[in-house]
Order: sequence, then structure tokens, then C-alpha cells
Amino acid sequence: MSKAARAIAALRAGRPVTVGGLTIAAVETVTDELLSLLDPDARAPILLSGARAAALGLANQRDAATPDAPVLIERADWLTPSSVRSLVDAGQDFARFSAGPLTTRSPEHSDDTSAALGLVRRAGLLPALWVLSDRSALSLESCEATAAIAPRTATIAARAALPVEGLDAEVQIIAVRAEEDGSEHVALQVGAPGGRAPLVRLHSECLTGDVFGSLKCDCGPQLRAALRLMAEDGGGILLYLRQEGRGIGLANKIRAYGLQDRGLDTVEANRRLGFADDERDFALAAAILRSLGHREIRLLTNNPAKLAGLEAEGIAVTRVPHHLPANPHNAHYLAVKRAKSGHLD
Ligand SMILES: Nc1nc2c(ncn2[C@@H]2O[C@H](COP(=O)(O)OP(=O)(O)OP(=O)(O)O)[C@@H](O)[C@H]2O)c(=O)[nH]1
Ligand SMILES: [Zn+2]
Repeated sequence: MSKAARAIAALRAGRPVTVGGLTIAAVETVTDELLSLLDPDARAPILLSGARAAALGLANQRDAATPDAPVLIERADWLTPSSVRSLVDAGQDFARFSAGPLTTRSPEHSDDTSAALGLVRRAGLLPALWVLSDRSALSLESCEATAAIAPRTATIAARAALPVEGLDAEVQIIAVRAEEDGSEHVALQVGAPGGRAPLVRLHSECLTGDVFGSLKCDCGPQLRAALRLMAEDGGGILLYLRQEGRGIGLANKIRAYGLQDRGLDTVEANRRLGFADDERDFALAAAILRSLGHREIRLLTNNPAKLAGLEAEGIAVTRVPHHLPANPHNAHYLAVKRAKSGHLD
């Protein structure tokens, strides 16, 4: 297990992590009891992603040249652990009548800061951290971390035949492991893709749409239609990438859905939580394609970021549009993706 993977697990478990010169703990998971040991004088400032700071209206205190830079909130007496948990959780923005006065400054170790925020994001937690002072006097163990490098090295772990309901083609399921963080992904090989550029779909995990039939998005229908098109085309490859919620993780996606219940759109909800609209990266997808021997593909997508992401990794891509009929619940979501995320017609 890499240092980054251990650190991600430690953050999820509410334990402290050291990243370069910083010792941090996730606001979302550290208990009050442990925090009082780690920060006995209640002085630890709070590190927020730039997007979350902007959502809290703290942008005016920041450098106009770096509007997305992370921000440190100075500790004040009224900032108790529970008020900080409420401050960093966008779900509570509508209940809170006051979020201030807050004093901010720019964090000093900018590489360690962005590495720390990258780790907590990769842990699927809110992008908010306690920055603890040097704890060398304490005997508490903390996990050492390096920056979480986006997974980009694919190893094929296992392969087997998989009969799939409604698909008139032989399907092979291939389990892939990413070296950087140990995450597991899947390539479904439909039929016998070979010869000319095969039909490919990069599908980012969507538990709600893929498994429960959620009507809020178009993921489930896109997944099934892609497999059908591949079978009709004589073959294809579907990569099932574990990038739930465009890379923010399941709990954060459900938080985003809660904000959408309040009227925010899919992009605004991500920003309000403190994330970019899309936190995905397609380097691992390119590595999986290369390891399966495909350097030229036809990609079922409406998302230009997928085309650019693969092309940047040396895969030659021709786009095949992949629109499914809208329903009353996802029509607005699809319109926002066209208007704000550059999705193609
Ligand atoms: N954060 C967030 N993620 C969402 C939301 N709705 C769906 N998703 C996630 O978005 C991803 C869907 O990705 P894709 O099916 O690759 O769709 P896409 O990026 O629009 O690209 P194409 O379908 O290829 O055009 C999945 O990981 C879903 O979990 C939402 O409202 N908020
Ligand atoms: Zn979905």
C-alpha cells in the first residue's frame, strides 16, 4: 500500500496525517476527544479548499490573482469543533444565520497544503482540515503521507467470462488495479474488439444511477446503451471507473444531491461543497486502454474533457455522440451540463 493510500485510510478513520511540514486531521472524521489531545490549546486553524472559502464569502480576503487558492481560517474562541463541522458542511449553509466574523490568511506551505487537500478529497471527505501544530511532544502516532498521485498505472489483476442479461455477445470482465492507490476498476470487453478503432465507453461509477435506477442522471441508460451498441458493432470496451460523483465520492455526491433539493444545480452544488465541478482525471483510463492494446478508439461520449484527457495520454480518439432520451427529473441536469460543463450536442 502506498503512503498516500495509507494516509487516505487514516483520514477516513479520523486519524492525523503528516504531509511534508503539515500535520492535519479531517474536520469531518476526527473526534472531539482526539482533537483535544492533538490540539490541547484549541489553536489549530482550519484549512479549506478555495472553492469552499469562496462559497463562504471569504473570497474578498484573498489574493485576486489566485482566486482558487486554499485558505486558512484563524482559530477564534467561538470556533468550537462542532461549530467548525457545521461551517465546513454546505448542507448546513441554509440553517446557519451567521458564519462570522472569520479571519483568514493564506497557508504557507503551498505544496503540502494542496497535497493535504488532495488526500482528503481522495478520501471522499469534505475538503476541510485541522492544521495541527508540531506534535512531536505527543506520543500519538500519525501516518506519513505524500501527495496523492492520480491513479495512472494499471495492472490487470484477474479476468473471467461474464454472461450479461440482454447482451447477445460474449463478455469478459477484467479487474484492474491502480498501483498508486490500490483502487480497483473494471474493463468489460464485449465481443472481440480488434482490427479498427474499437468502440469504447468511459463510465464513471454512479451507484444511484447504475444500481438503483435513479432518474436524476442519465448514467444507467448510458451504461446499458453503450454495451448494446458494442455488441451490435461486433465488440467494444467499457471501462467502469471508480470515480463516483465525478470524483468527489459517494457521501459528497449525496450531499450535492441534498443541495440540489434546495435549488442549486449540479455545478453550483459541487462548488458549494468546496470542489471543482469535475474532479476526475482520465490518465488511468488511458493506461487501461494501452494495457489492453488499444491506442486508437471511437469514444461514446458528449464530454469534451474525456476526449482531451485521453488525447493528452496519447490515445487517438474519434467521438461518437452518446445521447439518451431525457426524463422529467434529469432534463435540467443535462441542460446544465451543456450550458456550464461544455457538453456537446
Ligand atoms: N458531483 C456530482 N456527480 C454527479 C451528479 N450526477 C451524476 N454524477 C456523477 O457523474 C458521473 C457521470 O459521469 P459520466 O457518465 O462519465 O458522464 P459525463 O461526464 O457527463 O460524460 P458523458 O456521459 O460521457 O458525456 C458519475 O460519476 C456520477 O456519479 C451530480 O449531480 N453531482
Ligand atoms: Zn448518475
